[in-house]
Formats: sequence, structure tokens, C-alpha cells
Amino acid sequence: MQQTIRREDALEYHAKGRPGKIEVIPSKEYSTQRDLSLAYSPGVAEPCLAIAADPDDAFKYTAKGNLVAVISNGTAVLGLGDIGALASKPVMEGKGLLFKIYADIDVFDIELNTTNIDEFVRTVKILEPTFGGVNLEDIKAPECFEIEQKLKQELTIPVMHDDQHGTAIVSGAALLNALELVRKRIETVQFVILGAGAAAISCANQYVALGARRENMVMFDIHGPLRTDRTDLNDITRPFATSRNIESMADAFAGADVFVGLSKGNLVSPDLIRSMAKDAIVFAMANPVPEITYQEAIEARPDLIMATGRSDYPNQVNNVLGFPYIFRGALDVRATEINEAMKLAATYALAELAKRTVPDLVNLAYNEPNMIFGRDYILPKPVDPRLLTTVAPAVAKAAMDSGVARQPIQDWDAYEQQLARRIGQENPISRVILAKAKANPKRVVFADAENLKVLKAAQQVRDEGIAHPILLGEVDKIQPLIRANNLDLGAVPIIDPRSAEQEALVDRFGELYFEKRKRKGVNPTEARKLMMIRNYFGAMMVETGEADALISGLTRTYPDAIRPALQIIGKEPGVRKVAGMYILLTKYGPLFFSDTTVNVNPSAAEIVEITELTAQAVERFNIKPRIALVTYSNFGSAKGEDAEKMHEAVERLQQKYPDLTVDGEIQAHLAFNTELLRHNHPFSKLVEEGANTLIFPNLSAANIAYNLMREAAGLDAIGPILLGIRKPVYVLQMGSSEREIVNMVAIAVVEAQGKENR
Ligand SMILES: NC(=O)C1=CN([C@@H]2O[C@H](COP(=O)(O)OP(=O)(O)OC[C@H]3O[C@@H](n4cnc5c(N)ncnc54)[C@H](OP(=O)(O)O)[C@@H]3O)[C@@H](O)[C@H]2O)C=CC1
Ligand SMILES: CC(=O)C(=O)O
Ligand SMILES: [Mg+2]
Repeated sequence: MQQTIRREDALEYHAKGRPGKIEVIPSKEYSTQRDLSLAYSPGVAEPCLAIAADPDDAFKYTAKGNLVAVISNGTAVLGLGDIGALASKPVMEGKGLLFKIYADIDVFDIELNTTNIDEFVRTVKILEPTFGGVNLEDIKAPECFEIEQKLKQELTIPVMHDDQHGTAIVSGAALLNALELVRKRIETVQFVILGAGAAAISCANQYVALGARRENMVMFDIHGPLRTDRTDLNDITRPFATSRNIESMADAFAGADVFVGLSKGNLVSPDLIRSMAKDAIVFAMANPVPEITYQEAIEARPDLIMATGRSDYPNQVNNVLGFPYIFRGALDVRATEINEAMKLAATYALAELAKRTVPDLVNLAYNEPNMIFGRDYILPKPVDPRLLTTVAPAVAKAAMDSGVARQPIQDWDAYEQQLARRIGQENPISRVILAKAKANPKRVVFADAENLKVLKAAQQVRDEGIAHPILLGEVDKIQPLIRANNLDLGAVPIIDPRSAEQEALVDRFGELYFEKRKRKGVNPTEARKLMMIRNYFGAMMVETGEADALISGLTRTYPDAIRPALQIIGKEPGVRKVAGMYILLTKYGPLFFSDTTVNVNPSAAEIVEITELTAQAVERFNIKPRIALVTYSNFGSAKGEDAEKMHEAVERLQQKYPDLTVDGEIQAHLAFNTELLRHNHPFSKLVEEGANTLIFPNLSAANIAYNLMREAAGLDAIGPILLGIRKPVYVLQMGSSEREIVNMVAIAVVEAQGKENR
């Protein structure tokens, strides 16, 4: 299931919008003159004075306690080698992104233009006041050892070279679990370690701490095996020199149990893997290209436990499983260092977590029905939210037990809750939808394939196995776009309803349309002509089963765009009016807004129907709807048409569905403010958790609300999702981004799957 990441895509991802991957966002209000006087002069003088009197107050009044410096000089950037400080910046920004999304830690990336050890150390030392921790990254051996050692001595905040210890912690856990699966003992297994740099040395040391024997290891650098008769070894590499008569990789691999690659891509042949002992363990961890590819290795040996540093194969052994949580735990107890006890605790916590039942969310994200501890699952997956709540507390506890915690945690339950809240900000809904779609991709026809964004989205859904696209449009327009943008849509069909080849199909569709509409004033000639319009043709493909869903291009207005689908496919039985829903991805989780799209001023009865359709749609995302009917009044507090209409709709809904969480009429802010609700309206059904679904009194309010959230609050929106139609038809909005289109396609596929099962 390797994904193709094209050079153009990677470059465009980094260049689009605001260049790079990070930005700085103020965390306090700053809109009034008073705010500014507090944030800056004169108010700012007070925390300055407090910190001058007691340096620990820096943790109270500044971002220091949650701010980590990711620092590199670019001398060993992934497996790309010494590409320099500036060229390392994308990797360092990437680490910053991972720190943030997985552990809610803020990062400044710092690229230092020096290969001089003392200059590097001095620079980091004078930066100490700014940060709560220092993550050294991609600095080559042997300088990295001295740099880290000196900084650990001189700084009172935790310092960790991630390529050394992050990798050691994570691969140590993978090793323990792999050995358990093949029933071998760490004390007796024979290792081949390719690379004798930052990562390799530290990993080997960690394995020794876990019980491995140095005399069972053969390590290689670029000059060959580290042997006791070599004169070019240093204090760090010499302990790993072998006294065995090993001259080549072939000598070392023969009969070995474990291969650890932390060097460069493509250095290991399938023959070498074949020469290893039964149930061999292969960790080819060089990035981005492993020492041997996953495919080659498992083809060479079916009995292998195979891991790489990459996310696109099973068993990703990558320090991303370590550094966010190690620093989280260390920062949360204000540890003065990251010591051996903390590293071992992290290794054991990771190893243990892999044996626990995998949450559905993680299975869904990887499109696996049920991942269980075994040869293809030796470590937790990076998206597993339990990593934070398991590894960070283990590290924090080890810091306390080993006496380096300056602020011990007292209440572990409260700490875990606080951690869980931190990742509550991450929104799994797109992942759930994408994973569900991939489990059973459907044929999706794109009515507007002459548009580049649509083509790119089609490319993505095809590459990722979300859908099988069918493109509608003129071949002479689409093909040049594909070529000019270096897309590769392979055998994806391109259909032009106006071309000679489609005449027979257009005839058939025309006849069908005439049958459906002959008593609505349509004649056969008109019917045939309409079928040459792509939105009509696409809808007819879905109706006749030639496709499973339609992603239609926006014509003039939404009602115009959905008309062909309504005429051709029609509404679900029992549905009188269709409606449209938007999903807003907020930091509190997804919010569902309805009806944002179709009904201008629905009656109370229609509001009831809209709510029913919306509730069913929300449930399709495995989410329990908690519905608020919003307006300007609370539970009868104000008069007026909308207030009374919503009031009546709530009464009907509560009567019809006593188990549904639906309440109102209510003001939007109150639907989320459970404290205020409890105080003033303790009887409300929303009092426990607040709402996640808002039903609006009219199109104007709904449309304004979601557009404001999208533009002013900068939230991602998915929609409009057409509710109540017999088969999935989605209309793209002008200005939809490629990502929004991909999300829409995934939702359409999920809906098509649901309809198929009914
Ligand atoms: N999966 C993961 O989580 C991680 C993966 N890595 C990967 O590990 C690799 C090394 O990183 P790092 O330790 O930081 O870098 P270093 O530069 O410190 O180490 C690289 C090592 O590889 C050796 N090497 C290079 N080419 C060969 C060769 N042809 N044959 C044998 N040995 C060779 C070097 O030998 P010499 O000493 O003679 O120069 C050196 O010992 C990178 O590919 C990196 O992406 C690193 C950290 C984490
Ligand atoms: C993962 C990582 O840190 C590296 O490859 O360098
Ligand atoms: Mg690295």
C-alpha cells in the first residue's frame, strides 16, 4: 500500500499558502487598547519583575515551559547527509509540526550555520532562557556526542539528541516485542548494525541496557566492520569493535538474528537477508529510503519481522513515536534532564502499549479491520492517541523516581485528563471518513473534470484508493491539463458526453429521461440534448448504476446544480424535501450545521424533517448527534416567528424521539456553554455535553453562520452534503480546495457503501 509521493506534490505542499509548515499564534487576547497595555508596555513590566525576583516564575508567565527548541546544523539530515543548516529547515519545521500535533508542544526550529562544536554549544547555551527543552536533530557523529554531552552538563533544562535517544527508545521497544514474537532472548541474539553514527551507537547502547551483549554485535561504518584491529576508531565506536574475523557484510549477516540499519538507503541485498537465521528481525531504518525496501525484504524471506522508518508500510520504527511524549513528560514535571531511567521507562511503555487492544479509531485510520500485536504490528501507530496518555506519564514518573523532577505530579488522574484534553484538539473525522472509504472504494463520476483542482483531487483519491474516478469532459481539454501538471491518472476513464463514441449511451439516457419527465413537459429531443450536459449525464450514470456517486460541478446556483440529480435520481422514500449539511472542523471536534443549502424558510414540520435527515447523517460518521435548534430565544424566552417555529419543532422531535438528544429553542452560544446551561436551564438535554449539531431556523442564518466560521475563524469545512437524495450526489462549491474535494469524495463513497448495504 505504498503511496506515491511525487516531487511536485511535496514541493507544492510546502510552498502553498504561507510558505513552510509553521506559524506563531498569540495565545492571549489583543484586540483592545487595554489588552495591548497588558500584553506589552506598561503591563508586561510586572511579569518581568516577578521573573527577575524568582526565575521559576518564567514557567508561570511565559511560554517557556511548553516551548522546545529543535536545533540542527544540518550535518546528517535524515539519510541525505550533510546538506547544511538552511536545507535542513523543512525537516526541523516538520519535527515542530509533529511535536505540536502529537503532544501539543510548541517549537521554534533553529538552524545553526556552524560545524564548530564549541560555537554550537555556546550558541545553544545562551539560548537557554527561551526554552523549556532542547531537541537536537540531525547532527552527525561523532560531533553530536560531544555537543550533547556538553550541553547536558551546562544546561538546566532537558536536552536530548533525538536521532540518538528517540530512535534508541523506539527501536528498543520494537526489538523487545519482535524478540518476544519469535521467542528469542535478547541476551543471546546476534546483531548486525549498519551505521556507526548518532542513531546506531545510541540504539546499540540502549539494546545493551535492555540486556543485549556487545560481543554479539557487529557494527559497520562506511569503511567496513568495526574490528579491534582498526586504528581509526574513537572512544565511542571502539566499544563496539568485534574481535571476530568478520571482513564483509556477508560474513556478518550469515546466521545473524537481528539487522539494524541506521546508515543510508539501498545498502543491503535480498541475499544478505536470506543468509540470516530463522525468524530474522530486520529494522531498515534509514530515511527516506531504507537499507532494503519492505517489499524486497519480505519477498526474500516470508519468516521475517520487517520494519522501516516509513509510515507507508507496517511496523514504522521511527523516533516520532518517542520525542513528542518524552518531552511532554519531561516538561510536565520540569525535569532538569532526560536520563537513562526516563528513556527505559519510555521504551517499556511503548512496548507494552503495542500489546493492548487497538482503538477503532486507529484501525479505521489504517484501514485494518483489527490490528493486533503480531509480526505486522510490533509498535503502536503514530496516530494512536494513547501514546500521549501512556508514554508521557511513564516518562514523568521515571523523572520523579530518579530525582530530576522539579515539579512532581501529585494527581495522576488529573494529569491524564489534562493530556487527553490536549489531543482533543486533533480532529479524527476526516481520518475516519477516509479510512471507511478506502475499505471499499466506489466509482465516483466527476462532472467537472476540465478543472485542474478536480483533476488533482481525482489523482489523489485514485492514488490513495479512496475511489475509482470517472472523468467527464472533453478529452482534448483534460489530457493537456494532465500532461502539463505531470499528473498520472493511468487508466482512469475520460468520458465526453458530446463525443461520437457516447452517442448510443446518450440516446439511452435520453430515452430514460424522457420516460421520467414526459409528463413534465419534456419532449424526446430536449431529453436527449439535456443528456449531453455533464451534470445530467453524470446523474444518469449514477441512476443507471454505471457509477456509484456523482461529484457535480457548480453551475449557477445550488438549486440549479442539484436539479438534474433531483429529476433523475430523486429523493429517498418518505422524504419530502432535501437539505444540505456542512461539517465544520473545530478544535472541540466536528460541528454539523443544517440546513445550510436548500430550504429558504422551512416550516416547523420541515425543521423536524431536516433534523431527522441530519441526525441520520451524523450517525453515519459514528458520532452520536447532540442537536440544538438554534435561534435568538431560549426555551420560550422570546416571541417571534423563528422562536415559535423552533420551539414547536423541538416539541415534536422530543415527542417522536424520546431518546434523541435534541433541545431548544436555544441561542447558539448557550448550546455549547454547559456551565451556563446547568445554571439557568438545568432541565436541558444538552446540559451534559453541549451540542455538536446545529439546526438553523432559515437558510440565511445557516449560510451566514458556516461561512463566517469558515472565513473569519479559518476553519476547514466539508460540504455541502446533500441529505435525503436516493444516491450520493455532491455539489462542489466555488473555491473548494483540493483537500475539501477529496473529503467530499470520501463522504460520497461512504454514503454509497451505506446505500449498498441497505
Ligand atoms: N527511523 C528513525 O527513527 C531514524 C532513522 N535515522 C536514519 O539513520 C541514518 C543515520 O542517521 P544518523 O545516525 O543521524 O547519521 P550519522 O551521519 O551520524 O551516521 C551515519 C552512519 O552511517 C554510516 N554509513 C554511511 N554510508 C555507509 C555505507 N555505505 N556503509 C556503511 N555505513 C555507512 C556512516 O559511516 P561513517 O561513520 O564512516 O561516516 C555513519 O556511521 C539516516 O538515514 C537517518 O535517516 C536516524 C534517526 C532516526
Ligand atoms: C526520523 C529521523 O529523525 C531521521 O531519519 O533522521
Ligand atoms: Mg533525525
